[in-house]
Amino acid sequence: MLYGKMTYGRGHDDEENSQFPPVIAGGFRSKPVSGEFPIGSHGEQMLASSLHKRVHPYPVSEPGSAKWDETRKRGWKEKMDDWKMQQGNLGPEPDDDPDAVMVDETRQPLSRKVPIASSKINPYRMIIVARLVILALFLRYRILNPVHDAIGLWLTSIICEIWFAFSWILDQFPKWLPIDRETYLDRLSLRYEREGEPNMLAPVDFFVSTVDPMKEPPLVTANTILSILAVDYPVEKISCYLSDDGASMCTFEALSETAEFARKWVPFCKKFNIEPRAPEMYFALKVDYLKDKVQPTFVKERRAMKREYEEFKVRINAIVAKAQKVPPEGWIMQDGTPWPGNNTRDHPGMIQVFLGHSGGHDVEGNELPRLVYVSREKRPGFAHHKKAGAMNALIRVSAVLTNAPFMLNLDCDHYVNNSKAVREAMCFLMDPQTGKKVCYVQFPQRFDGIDKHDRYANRNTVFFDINMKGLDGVQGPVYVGTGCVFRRQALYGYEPPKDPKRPKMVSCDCCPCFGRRKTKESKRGANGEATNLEGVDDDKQLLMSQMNFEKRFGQSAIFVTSTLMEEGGVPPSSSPASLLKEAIHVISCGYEDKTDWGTELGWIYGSITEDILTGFKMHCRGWRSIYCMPKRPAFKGSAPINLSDRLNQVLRWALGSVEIFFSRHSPVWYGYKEGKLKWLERFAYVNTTVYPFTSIPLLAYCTLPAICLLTDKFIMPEISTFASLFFIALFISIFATGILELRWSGVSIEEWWRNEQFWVIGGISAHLFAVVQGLLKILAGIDTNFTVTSKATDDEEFGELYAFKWTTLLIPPTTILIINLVGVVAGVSDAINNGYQSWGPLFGKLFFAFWVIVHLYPFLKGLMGRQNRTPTIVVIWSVLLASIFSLLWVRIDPFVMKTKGPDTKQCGINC
Ligand SMILES: O=c1ccn([C@@H]2O[C@H](COP(=O)(O)OP(=O)(O)O[C@H]3O[C@H](CO)[C@@H](O)[C@H](O)[C@H]3O)[C@@H](O)[C@H]2O)c(=O)[nH]1
Ligand SMILES: [Mn+2]
Repeated sequence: MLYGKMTYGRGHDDEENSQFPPVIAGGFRSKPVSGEFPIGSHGEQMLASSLHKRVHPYPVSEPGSAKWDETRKRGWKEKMDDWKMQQGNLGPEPDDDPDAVMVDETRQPLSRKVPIASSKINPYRMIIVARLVILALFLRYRILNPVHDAIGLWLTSIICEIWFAFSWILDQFPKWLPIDRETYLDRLSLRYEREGEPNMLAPVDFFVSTVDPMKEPPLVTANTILSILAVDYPVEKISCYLSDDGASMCTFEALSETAEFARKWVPFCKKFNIEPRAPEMYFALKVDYLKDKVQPTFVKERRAMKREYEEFKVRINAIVAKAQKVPPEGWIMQDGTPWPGNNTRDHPGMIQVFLGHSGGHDVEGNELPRLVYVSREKRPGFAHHKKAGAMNALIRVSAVLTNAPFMLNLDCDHYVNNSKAVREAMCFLMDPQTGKKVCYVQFPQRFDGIDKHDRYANRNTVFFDINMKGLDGVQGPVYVGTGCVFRRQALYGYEPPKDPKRPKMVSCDCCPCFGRRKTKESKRGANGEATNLEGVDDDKQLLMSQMNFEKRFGQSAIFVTSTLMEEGGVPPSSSPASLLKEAIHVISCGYEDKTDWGTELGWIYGSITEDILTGFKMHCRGWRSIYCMPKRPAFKGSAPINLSDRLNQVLRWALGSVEIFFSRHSPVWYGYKEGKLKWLERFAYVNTTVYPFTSIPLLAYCTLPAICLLTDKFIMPEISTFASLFFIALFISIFATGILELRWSGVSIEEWWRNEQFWVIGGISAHLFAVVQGLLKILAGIDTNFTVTSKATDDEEFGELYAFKWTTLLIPPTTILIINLVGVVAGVSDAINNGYQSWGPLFGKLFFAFWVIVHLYPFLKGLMGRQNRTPTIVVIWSVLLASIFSLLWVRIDPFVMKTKGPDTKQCGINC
């Protein structure tokens, strides 16, 4: 560590930067693209003019925005309308005066909460309460009725049952108040896109992350980028940043091709208003040319575009094919200079801007959104914090170059499926009444290409359609890492404004007036703590706050200044060249040293599920988030559909949760002081961090039926008719909550059942490994720091998890499956030998064993389906473990019998 810091300290970085041009010069392609400019006069000009365009950012002081000052005055009016909306009356409609309709429409709320019908929600709540009571009675009965000849089994089982009850409570209660929402895109447009006035919609910076072009094919990323460039939003308000953590020339060249193809693709999308705007998915659709009146040229142009896309694909594939074998001297760009990212772990920061205002326009001469390639600096010895680090680098680069007040974050495989998605989010974020308190708008993750029966619950609908809707009724959904629109100020660690109804009346048209803003900001402080500087004279105050800001945000004055522009925008005075230089500075790997990045600001470090932590931090500060589910899914991604990839993904999530659980930011103990996290929201966060621990009782519980069958013991004593009522009631209440939950959420029973199954499968494999690995990190971390660090620095998309664990993950479920099958055989043959009287007690145990086997069934299928690929070692280990285990019990069995008395029981297996 020390070595790294000494060698590549800040001083050295500067040298490094002067060695490599801050911007990758164009011209490495034989065919120059107009959007790709060499640094120099043309490039400067391009950036300059396009940046100047954005000096008047969103609604501050534009001519039309006088309405912002007005908002306060007409607050009562909106409240009235709100109230009317809630009465189910969709606003006033005096059809005698069309102008009046217009005016009223612009004042209507942009969205509405749609409560779930009480006929659906009330029975659901009643059953939850009933289940709680029944559970208490059940546990009381279980505790008061020990099994004397099998105390161990009984004790294990009730400990498990108590834990399950506890985790059920954590999972259930945040779903007490689920809500739906409705947006009004037409009102958004009426309010912010008035004819004859400048468009007042807020600019949005898109962030896309990619790391490994072999695992994340450039064609997939290209489709994502194309779908972003074609969104239905004013082009000059859109910028797209691609973070390439792999520093791969392949990704870079593919992006350059993508920018070129976008010039044809984007106008095509907009002309025919097609969906989705990712070409691969679009051309995979069957089009009914007779449906709706399509323009006469459509068929012809579609066919031509399809051919263009195919040619584009060929070019991308050629780039990928070329990238398979690294030449010994490393990659050389087409201008003959070596690619700066040849060493992926030791390279300077790289930025290239494509398209944009004075870059290449589309084939019809219209402007295209700006597209920026970013690869942050990497040096050995620096922790770069995987995706969270990449996102924080993008926050800063985008702040320097475009500084949109909102940003939309997508994984490279998640394309825009609904071109109006950004508008949907703006219905919440730009709502003059409540918008200012919203830190982000999360969209559900939806997926393409999942098998029909969704064998491994990849769709996660139970989470996305039940849990997240529940949280939306509390303090908002958790952030899930993709498909989320953030308010930039919320990521800067600020608290939400106290009074949401008062519009900010700050105007900041030009850079030099920052002093005024600083005075204002310093009173709030980046953590929201009131630093009362009323008496201090302005200059001193400015200086103090500046120092404060630099400590917080790092040493870039331009970046720090940009954070003060609540409505976004870039100062007009600075030259584009200096901005690009600054952009390179803010992605240097030492930039975050001794700042609040990753601890208080931006994406939060410390867990491989950075998403949960990042959202949690904001909720603790009192922000609320919004769950937005447009009818046409906003974004769609891909999911791992094979068993081991899926288990590895679940392992990573669970390990991330365990990391959070043991960290400073554990929801169990963090954030009480502020008192701004609602307690049900905290429940949900605690649930997301403790669920991996459920794997331990789950493993025990899945082993119990086998043990019971092999030893002829049971976890409960002979049961009376009265006591059996507890069981039946519990069973019914569990079933009923499930059914009623499906009823209000619209999730299908199959999806629910898949989720149950995968809960067991993931639980006894991935979650279990996550707990063990997490504990190892915590406990052994101190002694073997070096080893842990060197593994962690290799973060090729969490490579260490992918490569090493995939075989071992399969062992516990396979073992459990086999011992339960053996148990069933043993139990049945035992009963056959002993005659009919032993069938009664056997029934309970068999039922219990079947419960396990049925849950593991998809796992068994996965194992069978991949028989040729199931490594022999897994089979051998599982058979070995299972037989050792069974033998052990068979051995112990006679010993146990002796103590029991004269009842000489035959062993079912080998006697
Ligand atoms: O060093 C890294 C590692 C990963 N990534 C990116 O992170 C994203 C997520 O990786 P993926 O392997 O697709 O993980 P998933 O499990 O599918 O992702 C879910 O879970 C992650 C948390 O574990 C979140 O970060 C993701 O947004 C969320 O979609 C991808 O875009 C990667 O390119 C980086 O940018 N840098
Ligand atoms: Mn993914």
